[in-house]
Amino acid sequence: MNARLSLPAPAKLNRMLHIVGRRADGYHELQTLFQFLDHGDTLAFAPREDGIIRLHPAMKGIDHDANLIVRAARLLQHESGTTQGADIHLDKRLPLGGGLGGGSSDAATTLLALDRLWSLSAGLPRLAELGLSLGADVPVFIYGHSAWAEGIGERLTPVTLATPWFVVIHPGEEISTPAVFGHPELTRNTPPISMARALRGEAEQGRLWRNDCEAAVKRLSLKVAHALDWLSAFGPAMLTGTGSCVFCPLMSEQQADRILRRVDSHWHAFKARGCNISPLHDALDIHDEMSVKS
Ligand SMILES: C[C@](O)(CO)[C@H](O)COP(=O)(O)OP(=O)(O)OC[C@H]1O[C@@H](n2ccc(N)nc2=O)[C@H](O)[C@@H]1O
Ligand SMILES: Nc1ncnc2c1ncn2[C@@H]1O[C@H](COP(=O)(O)OP(=O)(O)OP(=O)(O)O)[C@@H](O)[C@H]1O
Repeated sequence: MNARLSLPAPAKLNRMLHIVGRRADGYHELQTLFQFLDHGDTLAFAPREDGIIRLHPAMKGIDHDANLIVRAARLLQHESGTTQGADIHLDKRLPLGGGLGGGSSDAATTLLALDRLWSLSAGLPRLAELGLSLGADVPVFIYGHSAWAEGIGERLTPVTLATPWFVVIHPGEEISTPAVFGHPELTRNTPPISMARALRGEAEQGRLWRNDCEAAVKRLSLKVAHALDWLSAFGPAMLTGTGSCVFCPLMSEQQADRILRRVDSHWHAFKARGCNISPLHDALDIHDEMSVKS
């Protein structure tokens, strides 16, 4: 393919995640801190004159038309009325159902890339609004800044977090987000806290920053429970999103390397650096537009 624009679709971590309630439509109200990693998928885009959206290679187990990349592209076509199409190449590195937001990040990269390639200039707030209809995590990838998020993840306030190295382990299991949110033992009534308190990392039940999904996910998956136990020996290991990936912040890259050398060969693990500006925004040279969100 004659690729015209090659862009990253980074992973995210939920550095903490509280479930503070449930909306009338069944969706859970969250408070979470999002941070990006300098590790993720890569997408390449080339415009087509015939309006066709073509994604390759195909992703195993996901129909072409159901892929969030194709859905994002078609949504933008529909909303803008453009007659242009695109060839999209996906280099998939992020595990599915891993809590790293891979599908949402692919969708956000597609919206920003095609907005540029098709010369639409829709603006970040409009793209985030479109993205939200595809998934709760898409807006934070559109705005591209570490953020405190409330609601179902769409009410975002940019924040600056420390940027440690991380080891991330995928314990070889896909966790279904609906299964976690439907679990009878899920904590759904954590009292809301202020953003300032969350940023101070105030101890909650003796632990700094926790994920309310953890207990339910450990029930659903012994593999996740084992990975969490193992990684906890090296620092404050946590689950991201609804799992299945677990991560541990570290002081240095060398420390991450030492842990990676000891990781069970059955697990897929990687190291990455946390970042406050998404690698996607760095690549597109977008600066500080989060403050203009509606
Ligand atoms: C947990 C997070 O990863 C935090 O970053 C996200 O909020 C998950 O968002 P997501 O993957 O985009 O989730 P979706 O695919 O939209 O939701 C799948 C299903 O999980 C449940 N769900 C999801 C998000 C949410 N805040 N409350 C829910 O109850 C709903 O039943 C929904 O139908
Ligand atoms: N391009 C895509 N990449 C990944 N998943 C996709 C894609 N398109 C559709 N999907 C579907 O979306 C589901 C969720 O994918 P994703 O990788 O975002 O999960 P996740 O990392 O658990 O995200 P979250 O943190 O939002 O729960 C997948 O299980 C898959 O069925």
